[in-house]
Amino acid sequence: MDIRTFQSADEVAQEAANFIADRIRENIAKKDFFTMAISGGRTPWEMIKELAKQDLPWEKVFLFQVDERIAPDGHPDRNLTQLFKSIENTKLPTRLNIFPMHVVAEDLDEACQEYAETIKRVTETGKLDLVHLGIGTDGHTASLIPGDEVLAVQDRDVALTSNPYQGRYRMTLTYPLINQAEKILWIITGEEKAEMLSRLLQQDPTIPAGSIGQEQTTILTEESAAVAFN
Ligand SMILES: O=C1O[C@H](COP(=O)(O)O)[C@@H](O)[C@H](O)[C@H]1O
Repeated sequence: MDIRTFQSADEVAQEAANFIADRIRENIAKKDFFTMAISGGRTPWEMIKELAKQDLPWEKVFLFQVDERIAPDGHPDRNLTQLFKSIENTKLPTRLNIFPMHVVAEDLDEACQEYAETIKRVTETGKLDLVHLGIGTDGHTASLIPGDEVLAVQDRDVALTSNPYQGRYRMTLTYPLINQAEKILWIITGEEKAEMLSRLLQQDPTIPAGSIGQEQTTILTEESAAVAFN
């Protein structure tokens, strides 16, 4: 595992964008395409804005969602709505291949299965080149929520939470798919995340983030979140 600490959240976002851009160039040079999944919440959007400034062969980049709230298209609760906001007025909406989770489907179980099949088809191996993750103050990551049955899913790559979380059911990539990714990139900023960052590093099995593999992992964090291990 590689962990790097920066002075501010802006520096973390810039470094994360550079990290992803390097992986995009590397993979495109090797196999001519790149697949990644991006989390939602609060932290990814500055990183995405920085990434959008880079001159990259976006047509060869395939972007999936790590998780999504079950809510109507365009709703502010949706991670996809925030993603589109962060790339508006850039060349990405027309060039990047974006695969939204189909959370307005009538049959959501079927939508999960279809999303998993699309990931298999596009990646060719079933493994994403990069998964970006964040962590909540309760230790959740993606929509792998403390106490939810979705934590136990081992036979599906995409699943639904069994209960609403912060008012919404969620669709999420599950442990088997996340842990197979070639690279896992955590972005953890804010002093309120310090305790969970420390428990993540100890692979604390009582928080969902503690069961994410660490071998292929890079953590980018800021000083205020890193107090517990510095
Ligand atoms: O609910 C969510 O929260 C986590 C953590 O978000 P952060 O912005 O505080 O890092 C996020 O990773 C997940 O995708 C999102 O749905």
